[in-house]
Amino acid sequence: MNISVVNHPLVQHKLGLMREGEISTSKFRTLTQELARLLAYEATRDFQLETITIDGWCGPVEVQQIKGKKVTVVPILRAGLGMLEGVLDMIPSAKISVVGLYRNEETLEPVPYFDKFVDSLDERIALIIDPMLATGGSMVATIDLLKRKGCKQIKAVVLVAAPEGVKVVNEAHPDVQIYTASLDSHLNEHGYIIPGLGDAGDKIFGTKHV
Ligand SMILES: O=P(O)(O)OC[C@H]1O[C@H](OP(=O)(O)OP(=O)(O)O)[C@H](O)[C@@H]1O
Ligand SMILES: O=c1cc[nH]c(=O)[nH]1
Ligand SMILES: [Mg+2]
Repeated sequence: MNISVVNHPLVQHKLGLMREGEISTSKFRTLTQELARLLAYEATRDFQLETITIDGWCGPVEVQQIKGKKVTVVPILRAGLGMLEGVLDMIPSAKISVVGLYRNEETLEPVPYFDKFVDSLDERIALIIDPMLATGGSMVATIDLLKRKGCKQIKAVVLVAAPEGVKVVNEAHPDVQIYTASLDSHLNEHGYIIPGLGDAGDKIFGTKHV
Protein backbone atom coordinates (compact mmCIF):
# COMPACT_ATOMS: atom_id res chain seq x y z
CA MET A 1 0.00 0.00 0.00
CA ASN A 2 1.25 3.48 -0.82
CA ILE A 3 0.87 4.79 2.68
CA SER A 4 3.40 6.37 5.04
CA VAL A 5 2.33 6.46 8.67
CA VAL A 6 4.38 9.13 10.39
CA ASN A 7 5.31 7.63 13.74
CA HIS A 8 7.31 10.59 15.06
CA PRO A 9 6.61 11.04 18.81
CA LEU A 10 5.41 14.64 18.32
CA VAL A 11 2.93 13.49 15.68
CA GLN A 12 1.60 10.64 17.79
CA HIS A 13 1.34 12.79 20.93
CA LYS A 14 -0.55 15.56 19.14
CA LEU A 15 -2.88 13.07 17.44
CA GLY A 16 -3.62 11.55 20.85
CA LEU A 17 -4.62 14.99 22.15
CA MET A 18 -6.99 15.42 19.19
CA ARG A 19 -8.90 12.25 20.06
CA GLU A 20 -10.20 13.74 23.33
CA GLY A 21 -14.00 13.61 23.05
CA GLU A 22 -14.75 17.02 24.54
CA ILE A 23 -11.90 18.91 22.86
CA SER A 24 -12.49 22.63 22.29
CA THR A 25 -12.67 24.14 18.80
CA SER A 26 -9.59 26.20 19.52
CA LYS A 27 -7.48 23.21 20.65
CA PHE A 28 -8.63 21.05 17.74
CA ARG A 29 -7.79 23.81 15.27
CA THR A 30 -4.35 24.43 16.74
CA LEU A 31 -3.46 20.73 16.76
CA THR A 32 -4.69 20.35 13.18
CA GLN A 33 -2.27 23.07 12.04
CA GLU A 34 0.58 21.64 14.10
CA LEU A 35 0.09 18.15 12.66
CA ALA A 36 -0.23 19.60 9.15
CA ARG A 37 3.22 21.19 9.58
CA LEU A 38 4.80 17.92 10.70
CA LEU A 39 3.11 15.85 7.99
CA ALA A 40 4.16 18.37 5.32
CA TYR A 41 7.74 17.96 6.55
CA GLU A 42 7.50 14.21 5.92
CA ALA A 43 5.63 14.51 2.62
CA THR A 44 8.42 16.69 1.19
CA ARG A 45 11.25 14.42 2.35
CA ASP A 46 11.94 13.16 -1.19
CA PHE A 47 12.18 16.62 -2.77
CA GLN A 48 15.52 16.86 -4.55
CA LEU A 49 18.19 19.42 -3.75
CA GLU A 50 20.69 21.19 -5.93
CA THR A 51 23.83 23.06 -4.98
CA ILE A 52 24.09 26.72 -5.88
CA THR A 53 26.61 29.43 -5.03
CA ILE A 54 25.44 32.61 -3.33
CA ASP A 55 27.18 35.64 -1.88
CA GLY A 56 27.67 34.86 1.78
CA TRP A 57 28.89 37.17 4.56
CA CYS A 58 32.53 36.19 3.89
CA GLY A 59 32.33 35.63 0.14
CA PRO A 60 30.84 33.00 -2.16
CA VAL A 61 29.31 30.03 -0.36
CA GLU A 62 27.74 26.84 -1.67
CA VAL A 63 24.23 26.22 -0.35
CA GLN A 64 21.48 23.74 -1.10
CA GLN A 65 18.12 24.65 -2.51
CA ILE A 66 15.08 22.63 -3.54
CA LYS A 67 15.44 21.74 -7.20
CA GLY A 68 12.81 23.08 -9.57
CA LYS A 69 9.80 21.95 -7.57
CA LYS A 70 6.70 24.03 -7.96
CA VAL A 71 4.07 23.07 -5.43
CA THR A 72 0.35 23.53 -5.31
CA VAL A 73 -1.38 22.80 -2.04
CA VAL A 74 -4.93 21.54 -2.57
CA PRO A 75 -7.22 21.83 0.45
CA ILE A 76 -10.49 19.90 0.12
CA LEU A 77 -13.19 22.21 1.50
CA ARG A 78 -14.11 22.64 4.19
CA ALA A 79 -11.99 20.66 6.59
CA GLY A 80 -8.83 20.80 4.46
CA LEU A 81 -8.67 24.55 5.10
CA GLY A 82 -7.85 23.72 8.71
CA MET A 83 -4.48 22.32 7.57
CA LEU A 84 -3.61 25.01 5.04
CA GLU A 85 -1.73 27.48 7.21
CA GLY A 86 0.38 24.72 8.73
CA VAL A 87 1.45 23.41 5.33
CA LEU A 88 2.15 26.94 4.07
CA ASP A 89 4.38 27.55 7.11
CA MET A 90 6.63 24.81 5.68
CA ILE A 91 6.21 25.68 1.96
CA PRO A 92 5.53 29.43 1.91
CA SER A 93 5.90 29.83 -1.86
CA ALA A 94 3.31 27.16 -2.70
CA LYS A 95 0.33 28.18 -4.81
CA ILE A 96 -3.12 27.13 -3.67
CA SER A 97 -5.73 25.20 -5.65
CA VAL A 98 -9.10 24.67 -3.98
CA VAL A 99 -11.54 21.79 -4.38
CA GLY A 100 -15.00 21.96 -2.79
CA LEU A 101 -16.62 18.63 -2.05
CA TYR A 102 -18.96 17.46 0.62
CA ARG A 103 -19.90 13.92 1.38
CA ASN A 104 -23.57 13.05 1.00
CA GLU A 105 -24.23 11.59 4.45
CA GLU A 106 -26.65 8.96 3.09
CA THR A 107 -24.89 7.69 -0.02
CA LEU A 108 -21.39 8.66 1.27
CA GLU A 109 -20.67 9.82 -2.29
CA PRO A 110 -18.68 13.06 -2.77
CA VAL A 111 -20.71 15.98 -4.12
CA PRO A 112 -18.58 18.57 -5.96
CA TYR A 113 -19.52 22.26 -5.56
CA PHE A 114 -16.39 24.28 -6.35
CA ASP A 115 -12.95 24.13 -7.86
CA LYS A 116 -10.28 26.65 -8.75
CA PHE A 117 -6.86 25.48 -9.87
CA VAL A 118 -3.62 27.36 -10.36
CA ASP A 119 -1.96 27.26 -13.76
CA SER A 120 0.84 24.98 -14.99
CA LEU A 121 -0.47 21.97 -13.08
CA ASP A 122 1.56 19.73 -15.36
CA GLU A 123 4.74 21.23 -13.85
CA ARG A 124 3.64 21.15 -10.24
CA ILE A 125 3.56 18.63 -7.48
CA ALA A 126 0.16 18.69 -5.78
CA LEU A 127 -0.20 18.16 -2.04
CA ILE A 128 -3.84 17.41 -1.34
CA ILE A 129 -4.78 18.16 2.27
CA ASP A 130 -7.82 16.90 4.16
CA PRO A 131 -7.89 15.76 7.79
CA MET A 132 -9.99 12.65 7.07
CA LEU A 133 -9.67 9.87 4.50
CA ALA A 134 -12.73 7.72 5.18
CA THR A 135 -14.33 5.87 2.22
CA GLY A 136 -11.77 7.55 -0.04
CA GLY A 137 -14.47 8.96 -2.34
CA SER A 138 -13.52 12.62 -1.78
CA MET A 139 -9.81 11.92 -2.26
CA VAL A 140 -10.31 9.92 -5.46
CA ALA A 141 -12.60 12.63 -6.87
CA THR A 142 -9.95 15.28 -6.11
CA ILE A 143 -7.15 13.25 -7.68
CA ASP A 144 -9.35 12.65 -10.74
CA LEU A 145 -9.87 16.42 -11.10
CA LEU A 146 -6.16 17.18 -10.74
CA LYS A 147 -5.14 14.52 -13.26
CA ARG A 148 -7.77 15.78 -15.73
CA LYS A 149 -6.07 19.19 -15.45
CA GLY A 150 -2.70 17.61 -16.32
CA CYS A 151 -1.18 17.17 -12.87
CA LYS A 152 1.26 14.24 -12.87
CA GLN A 153 2.71 14.23 -9.37
CA ILE A 154 0.26 14.05 -6.51
CA LYS A 155 0.59 13.31 -2.79
CA ALA A 156 -2.20 13.12 -0.23
CA VAL A 157 -1.72 14.38 3.33
CA VAL A 158 -4.36 13.38 5.87
CA LEU A 159 -4.43 13.31 9.66
CA VAL A 160 -6.29 10.00 9.92
CA ALA A 161 -7.01 7.33 7.30
CA ALA A 162 -9.31 4.31 7.28
CA PRO A 163 -8.02 1.10 5.68
CA GLU A 164 -11.12 0.99 3.46
CA GLY A 165 -10.36 4.43 2.02
CA VAL A 166 -6.66 3.77 1.58
CA LYS A 167 -7.53 0.65 -0.46
CA VAL A 168 -9.92 2.64 -2.67
CA VAL A 169 -7.32 5.37 -3.32
CA ASN A 170 -4.54 2.82 -3.93
CA GLU A 171 -6.65 0.91 -6.43
CA ALA A 172 -7.80 3.99 -8.34
CA HIS A 173 -4.49 5.88 -8.16
CA PRO A 174 -1.55 3.60 -7.26
CA ASP A 175 0.90 6.43 -8.07
CA VAL A 176 -0.38 8.63 -5.23
CA GLN A 177 1.44 8.33 -1.90
CA ILE A 178 -0.63 8.95 1.21
CA TYR A 179 0.94 10.51 4.34
CA THR A 180 -0.94 10.16 7.58
CA ALA A 181 -0.53 10.29 11.35
CA SER A 182 -2.60 7.13 11.74
CA LEU A 183 -4.10 4.22 9.88
CA ASP A 184 -7.13 3.65 12.07
CA SER A 185 -9.22 0.52 12.60
CA HIS A 186 -12.28 0.73 10.33
CA LEU A 187 -15.34 2.71 9.25
CA ASN A 188 -18.59 2.49 11.20
CA GLU A 189 -22.01 2.04 9.56
CA HIS A 190 -22.23 5.82 8.94
CA GLY A 191 -18.85 5.96 7.20
CA TYR A 192 -17.08 7.55 10.20
CA ILE A 193 -13.54 6.50 11.02
CA ILE A 194 -13.17 4.47 14.23
CA PRO A 195 -11.59 5.57 16.53
CA GLY A 196 -11.04 8.61 14.26
CA LEU A 197 -11.65 12.17 15.32
CA GLY A 198 -15.39 12.53 14.75
CA ASP A 199 -16.47 15.14 12.22
CA ALA A 200 -13.29 17.10 11.59
CA GLY A 201 -14.98 19.88 9.59
CA ASP A 202 -17.48 20.52 12.35
CA LYS A 203 -14.72 20.53 14.98
CA ILE A 204 -12.52 22.96 13.02
CA PHE A 205 -15.33 25.35 12.10
CA GLY A 206 -17.32 25.05 15.33
CA THR A 207 -20.49 23.86 13.60
CA LYS A 208 -22.54 21.22 15.34
CA HIS A 209 -23.13 17.89 13.67
CA VAL A 210 -26.79 16.94 14.07
O1 LIG B 1 -13.33 9.67 2.41
P1 LIG B 1 -14.72 10.19 2.37
O2 LIG B 1 -15.73 9.14 2.73
O3 LIG B 1 -15.05 10.88 1.09
O4 LIG B 1 -14.88 11.22 3.57
C1 LIG B 1 -13.94 12.17 3.87
C2 LIG B 1 -14.46 13.55 3.61
O5 LIG B 1 -15.51 13.85 4.54
C3 LIG B 1 -15.17 15.03 5.26
O6 LIG B 1 -15.67 16.17 4.65
P2 LIG B 1 -17.24 16.56 4.77
O7 LIG B 1 -18.02 15.92 3.68
O8 LIG B 1 -17.70 16.29 6.15
O9 LIG B 1 -17.21 18.09 4.44
P3 LIG B 1 -16.70 19.30 5.33
O10 LIG B 1 -15.23 19.31 5.19
O11 LIG B 1 -17.36 20.46 4.69
O12 LIG B 1 -17.15 19.09 6.75
C4 LIG B 1 -13.66 15.04 5.23
O13 LIG B 1 -13.11 16.28 5.53
C5 LIG B 1 -13.36 14.53 3.85
O14 LIG B 1 -13.37 15.55 2.86
O1 LIG C 1 -14.71 10.05 10.35
C1 LIG C 1 -14.98 10.92 9.50
C2 LIG C 1 -15.42 10.61 8.22
C3 LIG C 1 -15.68 11.61 7.34
N1 LIG C 1 -15.54 12.89 7.75
C4 LIG C 1 -15.13 13.21 8.98
O2 LIG C 1 -15.01 14.40 9.32
N2 LIG C 1 -14.87 12.22 9.85
MG1 LIG D 1 -17.54 17.38 7.77
